[in-house]
Amino acid sequence: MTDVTAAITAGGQSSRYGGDKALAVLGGRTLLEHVAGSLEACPVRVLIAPAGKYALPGWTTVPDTRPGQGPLAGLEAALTAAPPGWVAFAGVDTPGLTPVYWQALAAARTPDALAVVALDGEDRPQPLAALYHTHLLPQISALLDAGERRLRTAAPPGQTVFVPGLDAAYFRNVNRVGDLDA
Ligand SMILES: Nc1nc2c(ncn2[C@@H]2O[C@H](COP(=O)(O)OP(=O)(O)OP(=O)(O)O)[C@@H](O)[C@H]2O)c(=O)[nH]1
Ligand SMILES: [Mg+2]
Repeated sequence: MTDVTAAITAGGQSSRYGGDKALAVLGGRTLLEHVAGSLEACPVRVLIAPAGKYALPGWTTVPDTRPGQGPLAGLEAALTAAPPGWVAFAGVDTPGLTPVYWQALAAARTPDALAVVALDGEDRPQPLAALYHTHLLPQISALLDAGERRLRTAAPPGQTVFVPGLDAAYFRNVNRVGDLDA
């Protein structure tokens, strides 16, 4: 993972959670710290968030290029801030991610790929815990300019490697308070 830049997108409103879910505590650590811990091996680590909102040692906070426009815009900010190459892109609300998860995605890269996306147990792509190449930046900006906001459009079908078979625990997603107990 030393050739991958870590990026956590943390510019959401947590409206379903009803409080900042990045700071929700699970097993003694915040959800943000859980995700950050999975990416500690990455030499460059960026947190897409408003300046001063979070203190995460070792991470550089970068503001959104298009505040409030969702995680696809967060990915644009991440790819803009990252050095050329691969970016491990995650939200704040997937505390089951681990270094092994990211290593599995990194190992699946091919020379022609621009994205690596895991499939969950029901074969659904998981674009919020995926690898994206900085070469995608122009097309992602074009999508946003055209009004697109769905993160799943970021991975181009012909240049995306899909990774099946990963443990369902990696995909645990916290959107509501009750999801913490699951
Ligand atoms: N940088 C950035 N990240 C975002 C933005 N909107 C959502 N996210 C992040 O995307 C991830 C998943 O988003 P959601 O689960 O929809 O989070 P949310 O929008 O905060 O929550 P809801 O308001 O309940 O939908 C979380 O890490 C959010 O912080 C945004 O506008 N900018
Ligand atoms: Mg949302």
